[in-house]
Amino acid sequence: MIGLVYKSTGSWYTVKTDLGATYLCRIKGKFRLQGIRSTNPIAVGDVVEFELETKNDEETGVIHSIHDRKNYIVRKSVNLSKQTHVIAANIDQVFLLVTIDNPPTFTSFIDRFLVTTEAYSIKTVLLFNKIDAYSKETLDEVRYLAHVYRSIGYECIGISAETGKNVDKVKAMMHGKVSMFAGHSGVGKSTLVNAIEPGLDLKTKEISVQHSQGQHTTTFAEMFDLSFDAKIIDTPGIKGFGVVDMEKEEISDYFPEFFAIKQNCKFNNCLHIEEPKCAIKDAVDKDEIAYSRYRSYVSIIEGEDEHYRTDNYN
Ligand SMILES: Nc1nc2c(ncn2[C@@H]2O[C@H](COP(=O)(O)OP(=O)(O)OP(=O)(O)O)[C@@H](O)[C@H]2O)c(=O)[nH]1
Ligand SMILES: [Zn+2]
Repeated sequence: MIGLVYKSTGSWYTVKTDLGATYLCRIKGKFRLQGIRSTNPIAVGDVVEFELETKNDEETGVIHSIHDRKNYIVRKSVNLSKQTHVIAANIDQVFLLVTIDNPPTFTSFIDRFLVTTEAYSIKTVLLFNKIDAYSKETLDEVRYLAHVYRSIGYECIGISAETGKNVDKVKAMMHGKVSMFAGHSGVGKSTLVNAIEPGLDLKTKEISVQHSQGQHTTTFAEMFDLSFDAKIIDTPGIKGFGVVDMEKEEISDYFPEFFAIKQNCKFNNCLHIEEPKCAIKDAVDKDEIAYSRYRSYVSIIEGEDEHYRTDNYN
């Protein structure tokens, strides 16, 4: 049988088949996942093959294989083993909620987030929320940012989770897909999910990972079926997308608008910082690349804003 993993609680997995039957499954014996050093071989969103077995009148499943993932997101283990924990797999899209104020979302945060989702190969849509509450000047800022990110290729929608403005557009984009929602605390994730599917109570509330010593909180991602053929993966207590380990040389690969331009740099190993005849710096001077994007790029290269890695990903 083939099914989709909806929930994982350590040793047991909730797996649902195409026909909608749900089984509790476990993993048979030693189960290795090629190429991934992770503490958990199977995660929410995985497609698995399993066989049923009956013990004491109870029917459970035994997972014997896992289908290739199109993508997955990880979290570094808290311990020092450097092992990663796969939070979820096969995510079709992530909606990043952005607010201009209350709370502010800085472009440095947006850009770091996008670098991560680019590295993970996950499509990202920017939702500018709370447009009902903005002044004319703030709306201009939304328009400017939407213009910047659209010109790179990211879809942008101005929404109001509170009044319902453009929530239908978000729903239409979710149809037939597995989606996640991300953004700073207070941007309106719960309000939006509630507007999309009233009654679905996600635990999107942020729980600090830096819990006090000895205290052991374990939280698990979970997938939910919505009423209109859409799925949401909820990751309670996980600050979403930790930054992937990257070499300096590869960071520009995750700035899509740099791609065609950087071919014209004098040095093919140009980092676009101090090098002469750098096509990227020229493009910034000519406003062909947004200065805010270049500034984010430089700060990632220079390893600044380290706190974004731990504090601001949620
Ligand atoms: N004016 C306005 N307020 C909104 C909108 N969406 C959310 N809010 C308000 O913003 C506050 C935070 O919303 P939440 O939905 O709790 O935000 P969250 O992202 O889920 O926050 P965490 O659970 O802390 O991660 C609440 O007071 C909401 O009523 C909106 O579109 N317009
Ligand atoms: Zn260059």
